[in-house]
Amino acid sequence: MSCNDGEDERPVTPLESDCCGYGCNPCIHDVHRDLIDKWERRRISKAGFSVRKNVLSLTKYKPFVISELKQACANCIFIRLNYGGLEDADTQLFLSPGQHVILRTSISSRPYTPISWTTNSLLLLVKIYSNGKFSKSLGQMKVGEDIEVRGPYGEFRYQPNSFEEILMLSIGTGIAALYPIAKSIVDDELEESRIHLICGFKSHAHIPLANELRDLSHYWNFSCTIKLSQIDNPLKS
Ligand SMILES: Cc1cc2nc3c(=O)[nH]c(=O)nc-3n(C[C@H](O)[C@H](O)[C@H](O)COP(=O)(O)OP(=O)(O)OC[C@H]3O[C@@H](n4cnc5c(N)ncnc54)[C@H](O)[C@@H]3O)c2cc1C
Repeated sequence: MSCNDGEDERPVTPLESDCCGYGCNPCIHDVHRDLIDKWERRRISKAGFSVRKNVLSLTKYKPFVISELKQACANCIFIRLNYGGLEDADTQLFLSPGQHVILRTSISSRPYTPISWTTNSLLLLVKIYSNGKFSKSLGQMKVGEDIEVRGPYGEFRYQPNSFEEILMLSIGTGIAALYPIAKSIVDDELEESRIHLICGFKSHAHIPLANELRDLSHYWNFSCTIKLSQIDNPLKS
């Protein structure tokens, strides 16, 4: 078993003021209750527990800085966030493919699923809604600006070689959750599972991970079908 939140001390109870009041799901108080349950169970069993220190915290927002912003397709951007706190040799960023984090700015907070990460950075694929409170404000941010991050959340854990065939279905930015899972499977030389991804987008111009999907398609165990709901207007492109 591993703990995502540092030392195995009793998880510190968040202050009332730690809740931002934006209605985050999970709220910091729900996360704390869950951590206490797990901590109590570990204390009782006192077995098989190993501690790993993560840059990310389930209960505290950590400082990150935008290091790169890039257009991903017609309505999506890539945002790379670098950890802006003090580097510690015992600490590094980790999460499981498909897990999400919560981003917070002065505007609000929202969950996003990193498509890839390093030991101190996260790469996110964000759809910009022209009338969306948070995503629109993210689209207006600049390299060097601060964003707070907490997580990672999501109980899904892929067990290697648990299926012969895996069918993945996504629409739009739903691919953000599936891409890292598919990538982790094809990168594992011991994997014998075959993946078929069927993903839907509005048009060619709205396919955000076209190069990445092409790269995955070179692996023996990955194939992909892309469905478009509209034909691009050749006069516009
Ligand atoms: C676990 C999880 C992971 C996610 N991962 C990603 C990801 O990797 N990438 C990504 O792009 N998104 C992701 N999302 C979605 C993301 O969290 C936001 O919901 C999304 O960015 C929209 O937020 P927003 O503030 O821009 O839009 P909002 O302001 O929340 O609005 C969203 C849409 O709803 C409409 N709307 C808002 N209020 C109303 C209303 N009262 N009546 C009618 N319509 C309304 C808006 O016009 C807009 O079209 C994820 C969500 C979850 C739950």
